[in-house]
Amino acid sequence: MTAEIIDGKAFAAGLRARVAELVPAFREKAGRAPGLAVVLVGEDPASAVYVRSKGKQTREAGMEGFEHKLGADTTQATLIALVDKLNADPEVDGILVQLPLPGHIDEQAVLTRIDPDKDVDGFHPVNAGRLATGLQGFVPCTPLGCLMLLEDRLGDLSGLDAVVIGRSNIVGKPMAALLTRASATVTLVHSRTRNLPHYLKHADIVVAAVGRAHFVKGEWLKPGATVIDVGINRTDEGLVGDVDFDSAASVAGAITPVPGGVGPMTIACLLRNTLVAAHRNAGVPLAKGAI
Ligand SMILES: Nc1nc(=O)c2c([nH]1)NC[C@@H]1CN(c3ccc(C(=O)N[C@@H](CCC(=O)O)C(=O)O)cc3)C=[N+]21
Repeated sequence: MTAEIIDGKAFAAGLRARVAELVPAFREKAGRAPGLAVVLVGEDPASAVYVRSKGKQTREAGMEGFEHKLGADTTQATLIALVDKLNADPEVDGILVQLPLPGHIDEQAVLTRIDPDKDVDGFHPVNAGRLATGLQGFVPCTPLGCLMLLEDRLGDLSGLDAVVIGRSNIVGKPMAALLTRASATVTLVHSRTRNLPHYLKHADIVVAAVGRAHFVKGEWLKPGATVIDVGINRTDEGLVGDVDFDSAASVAGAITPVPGGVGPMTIACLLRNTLVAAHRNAGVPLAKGAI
C-alpha cells in the first residue's frame, strides 16, 4: 500500500485565503486591522526565519504585524515590560513570544504574563484550562492545524483510536485534549512508555511529536492509519520529521510530509487565531464556524 500524501502546504494556503477574505469586513466594522505582535529575543537563526515568515504572511492576509526584536541579553524584566505594553495596546489583538527564549529567562513567567485573550499561541495556563474544560479560548496552533488536517481527511473522528506520541505543553497535551473533545479514543504515549509499538498497532490516527528524526517505523503502524508528523528535525539530509517516512508511507493510508505538512498549518492557524482574537477583542461578531 502506498499512502496518500496530505498536502499541508496547500491546505494552509487555503486557510490563509479564508482568513484574508474575512479581514475587510472586520476592518470595516472595527475601523482598524487585526494586529499581531511577534516578539523575538536573541539571534537563533531558525527563529528568525519563522518570525520573518509569520510577519510576511500576516501582512499578506491584510493584518497588521508588529515585530519586536530584542537582544539575546535582554532581561526578563524588560521582556515582561514589553508584554505589559502589548497587553495594553488596543491595536494588538494577538501576542506571540517566540520560543525558545534564552536560558536566563523563565519562559513560564513570560507566557503567563500575556493577556489570555491575546494569547493566540494558546500557551497561557488559562487557555490550557479552557481547552481542558471545554470553554472558549485559544488552542495552540500546531495541534489545531493537525486536527484540521485530520478532520479534512477523516470527517467525524468519534470512536477512532488515536495515539499521540509526546507530552509537551505545546503539542502533545493539547493535541490529546483536542482529539478527546472530538470524541476519539486517545492514548498519550511518551519517552517512558513501555512497548510503544503495542499502542500504535491499533491506532487509526497517529500524531508524532517526539523530536527524534525517523523515530516512528512503518512496521509499528496499523495498515491504513492516518499519520501526522509534527517533527522538525534538522539533519545532514535536511529537514526531516519524527516518522520514518519511506517505511510509514508503505503501510499508512495517509501521511503528512516534512516539510510541507504540519509546519505551514501552524502559521496559518496563528493567523486564524489572530482573526478570532480581533473579533472578540473588538466586540465584532464572527459567525460560528466561519473560520
Ligand atoms: N511562541 C511560539 N509559537 C510557535 O508556534 C513556535 C515557536 N514559538 N517557536 C518555534 C516553533 C516552530 N514553529 C514552526 C512554524 C512553521 C514551520 C514551517 O512552516 N515549516 C515549514 C518549513 C520551514 C523550514 O524550511 O524550516 C514546513 O514544515 O514546511 C515550522 C515550525 C512554530 N513555533
